Amino acid sequence: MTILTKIIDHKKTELDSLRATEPNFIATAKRPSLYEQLRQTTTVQVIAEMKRASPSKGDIATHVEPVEQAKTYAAAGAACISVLTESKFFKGSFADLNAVARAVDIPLLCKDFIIDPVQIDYAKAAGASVILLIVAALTDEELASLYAYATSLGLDVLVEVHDVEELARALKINPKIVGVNNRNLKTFEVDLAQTAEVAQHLTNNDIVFISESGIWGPEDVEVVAKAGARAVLVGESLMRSDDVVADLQALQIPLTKVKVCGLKTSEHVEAAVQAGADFIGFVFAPSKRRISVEEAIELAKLIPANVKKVGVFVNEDVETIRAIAKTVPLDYIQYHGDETNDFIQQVGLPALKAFSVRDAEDVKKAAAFNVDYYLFDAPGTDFRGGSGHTFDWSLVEEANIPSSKVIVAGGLTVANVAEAVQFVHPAAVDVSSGVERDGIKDSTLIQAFIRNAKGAKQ
Ligand SMILES: O=P(O)(O)OC[C@@H](O)[C@@H](O)c1c[nH]c2ccccc12
Repeated sequence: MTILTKIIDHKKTELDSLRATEPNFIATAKRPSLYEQLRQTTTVQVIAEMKRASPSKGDIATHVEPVEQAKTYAAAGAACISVLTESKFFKGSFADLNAVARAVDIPLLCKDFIIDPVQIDYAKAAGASVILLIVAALTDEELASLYAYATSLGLDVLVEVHDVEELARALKINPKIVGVNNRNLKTFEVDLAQTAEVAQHLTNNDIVFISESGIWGPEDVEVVAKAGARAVLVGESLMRSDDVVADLQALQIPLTKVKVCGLKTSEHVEAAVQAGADFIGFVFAPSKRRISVEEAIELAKLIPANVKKVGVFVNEDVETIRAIAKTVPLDYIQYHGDETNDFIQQVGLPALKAFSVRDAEDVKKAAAFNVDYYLFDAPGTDFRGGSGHTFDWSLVEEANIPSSKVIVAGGLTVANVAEAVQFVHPAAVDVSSGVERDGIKDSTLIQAFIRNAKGAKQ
């Protein structure tokens, strides 16, 4: 008998007593949606788990106090806290869940082997906003009906699969959040490659995709982020950690950033911020996307500090650049003309330098500059005309610039941005005409572009 069967058999013996008593917990306030939170992320997010013990590892950290641990997780930036409520094999309880629910207000996952609606009632009453449904533990019919029941109560559902066959079963219920458990619940074998294997078959960008189990450090996160995971579910390594805050923060590695350029209206600025843009570009050079300093000042007020404001200039003079940067205010200057490195150093502000790429000689010009980001663009794009063409991405390599400083621009669209990310592995991608319809920015396209860029396998 596999361990999963053993756990499920034991679960069945507990259902009667759950049904016999009404759940009796202290109610807690509504939590933000995990799904929406994960869709807007700029770093890989962490679902941090309270896990005292497990059938594969035995006791992990029986002394850890759930409320203190949960508060530490939340303070370190966890997107969600997972509390194991299974008692016999994992030494958890609904009481743990409710205690944590009362202490933190972020999304909360009830981690259990759910086979019956009564468990969902308990999870909800104890304060969970997300439940786990394990495909391996359920028939198609059970999965569909438990999913429907949980969503009818307003809960998010993490649908857990281990392999491609289970994914095919999961997709039938149109899940919004899918987790790939790197641990095989039948053999306990853990293999991070499972995430990439399953990810290849996950093509719907509306699904948020999480990698679960066996994550010990940022190198592991990198492996699964490259496969497209937006979040990781981590238990044991955080439970055993001597420095939970530092270890949890180290897991939150950055995802491909997105710069949306040439925004002129509050509607589009808000759409970009909402969708998770990392940079917003204002064009101060002659262009149909040019805005006045006064307009930029107003738009800047809508942009939170974590989203960086970039001013785009072409052969402007030092004093004008400095003055505009100060009044808007701008976080970065993008030099899109024939500025020299000396000129950029003279301005002395955080900088992006754009290079129009026709051939290897063009990218090699980057070596003469010392800037924060090197933006490689197709000739004749953006305010210089909008060719809509991409350049030969294979040339970027010849620039010999660390990928953490590379931005790819030029002809990127909802349809090709994922390919650009996979090919170049840039720090960021830049888009302007690619999110316009008939020359005007389109909020739906902005959203789709950002989702595809961040969801792309690096
Ligand atoms: O402790 P780890 O290897 O970081 O794993 C955490 C979490 O993924 C794991 O506890 C888990 C994933 N799916 C489950 C289903 C039931 C019980 C436990 C789990």
